[in-house]
Amino acid sequence: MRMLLIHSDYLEYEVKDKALKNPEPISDERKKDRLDEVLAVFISVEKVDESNPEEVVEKAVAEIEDVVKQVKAERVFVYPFAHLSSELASPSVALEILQKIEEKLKEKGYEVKRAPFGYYKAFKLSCKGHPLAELSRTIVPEE
Ligand SMILES: Nc1ncnc2c1ncn2[C@@H]1O[C@H](COS(=O)(=O)NC(=O)[C@@H](N)CO)[C@@H](O)[C@H]1O
Repeated sequence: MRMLLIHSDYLEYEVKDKALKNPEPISDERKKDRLDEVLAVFISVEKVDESNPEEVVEKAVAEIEDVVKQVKAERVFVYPFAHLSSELASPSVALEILQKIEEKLKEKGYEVKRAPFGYYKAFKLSCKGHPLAELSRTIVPEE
């Protein structure tokens, strides 16, 4: 799994077209959304993650929580992003992993949103620009 973490004044998106034949079904309110004072986490789920999704979810949540605490972010935006890797996991596994990451972060008490999966989306992001505002993480399951 590859993650790009951007501490932002805001992230907003608007769904455009389907990028997959069967994208995630979404309600009208999820067609456009925004969070302010947010840690935006762009995630590419990779083929290698399919061998142990549970472990990858756990490691991703731990990394995200670590950065949230370091930058003192108030909320998290989980954003499916297929452009951080050339070895993508299947859409079904990727969606499941992203949903689990969202779920676990909520269980820990964070305010979390997840951008819709399988759509082309317009988005606006305002990076804060401090030294820890742009970070990346690579997560792999143990052999
Ligand atoms: N492994 C993945 N990790 C994260 N997001 C993914 C993944 N696979 C698919 N997606 C989601 O599905 C959308 C389309 O995925 S894509 O790989 O970019 N494109 C396609 O699969 C098709 N357009 C054929 O190329 C992405 O924008 C993202 O929302």
